[in-house]
Amino acid sequence: MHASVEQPHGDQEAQPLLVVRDLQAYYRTSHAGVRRGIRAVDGVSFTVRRGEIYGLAGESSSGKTTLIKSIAGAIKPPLEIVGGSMEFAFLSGYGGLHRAARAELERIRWRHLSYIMQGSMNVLNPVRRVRSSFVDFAYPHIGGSLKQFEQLVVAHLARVKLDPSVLTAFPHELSGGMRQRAALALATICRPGFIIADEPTTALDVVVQKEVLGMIRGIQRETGSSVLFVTHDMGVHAHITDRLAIMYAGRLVEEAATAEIFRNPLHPYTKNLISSLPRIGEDAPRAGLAGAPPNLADPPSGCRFHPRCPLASEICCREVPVMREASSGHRVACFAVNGGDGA
Ligand SMILES: Nc1ncnc2c1ncn2[C@@H]1O[C@H](COP(=O)(O)OP(=O)(O)OP(=O)(O)O)[C@@H](O)[C@H]1O
Repeated sequence: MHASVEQPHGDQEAQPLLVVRDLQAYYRTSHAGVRRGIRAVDGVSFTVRRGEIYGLAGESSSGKTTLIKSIAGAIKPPLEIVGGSMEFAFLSGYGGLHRAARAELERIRWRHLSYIMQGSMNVLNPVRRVRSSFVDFAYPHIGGSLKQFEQLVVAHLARVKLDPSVLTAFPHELSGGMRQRAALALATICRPGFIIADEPTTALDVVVQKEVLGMIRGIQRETGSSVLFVTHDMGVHAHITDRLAIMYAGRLVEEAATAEIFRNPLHPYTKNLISSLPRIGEDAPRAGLAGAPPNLADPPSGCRFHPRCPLASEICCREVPVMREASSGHRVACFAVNGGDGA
């Protein structure tokens, strides 16, 4: 197969940066001779536009990590891509990074696609000084003399309010917030078109979290990158994302502009997520949803939310609701909202 790495230009500006179509990613496991498929991502479709922060929310085990592993091409057994495609504007023709050759991936990573993860130790090599991570990952893409490169790194570190001295430090010598800012600088120095942010501020205290979110937003605006921002924390989504998708048990149930989701949630699951957020001045915790998320090795028939849904009717047990536009730019997969057969 032949694919090409493309630079955004001219009429490509209007194109989406990532189109995910009907993605199915399953874990194939075998226990005591019994083979099972855990349907962690099952029929997910969405588009990330150029220059937006697209949020993905959902409780633990809803499939968020599996979805970003699939998009990043980080597929290892027992995870398998069973169906669908993930098309990046900068790599056309493959249907997913998992199909790209190693050399192609090396050219793409950091330059076109980078990551900010929870606990930046994953990215910053713990046994080498911070400078080495910049030289290893970013220098091959930026080139020039090492002196010029270091000047660029120092200028970029200043954007995230870090002193050049962090370059000579080992990651463990930095505070959690400093490490996460160094990881942010590393992820953005090559001005990649696409950044995957996976719970990047979850381990930080509230003040540092706000500061790092502000920096992510500031650099993203400056570089025009698209960000896929994954967290279970709805407060963080409210703070930083432009559009937001809600995931439940391996499927998307709702997607809209973030402000619209908070103002006018339509899916019963989203309504519950939002109504259970703590409000300023309230002492008592709000009631959560009864029941537990389903076992994805044997998910419920029809709508996977139906066993917990206050609005469930007979059709919800039988048929899978598809994502439909309820109003402009607001998609929801629910028979109670879309009516009848979900059409
Ligand atoms: N290596 C694995 N082998 C088998 N099943 C797995 C594996 N990793 C994840 N799963 C299962 O896949 C489903 C989705 O998990 P995933 O980690 O993608 O969810 P998540 O939304 O990212 O959760 P969290 O927020 O807790 O990380 C879960 O049922 C989980 O148990």
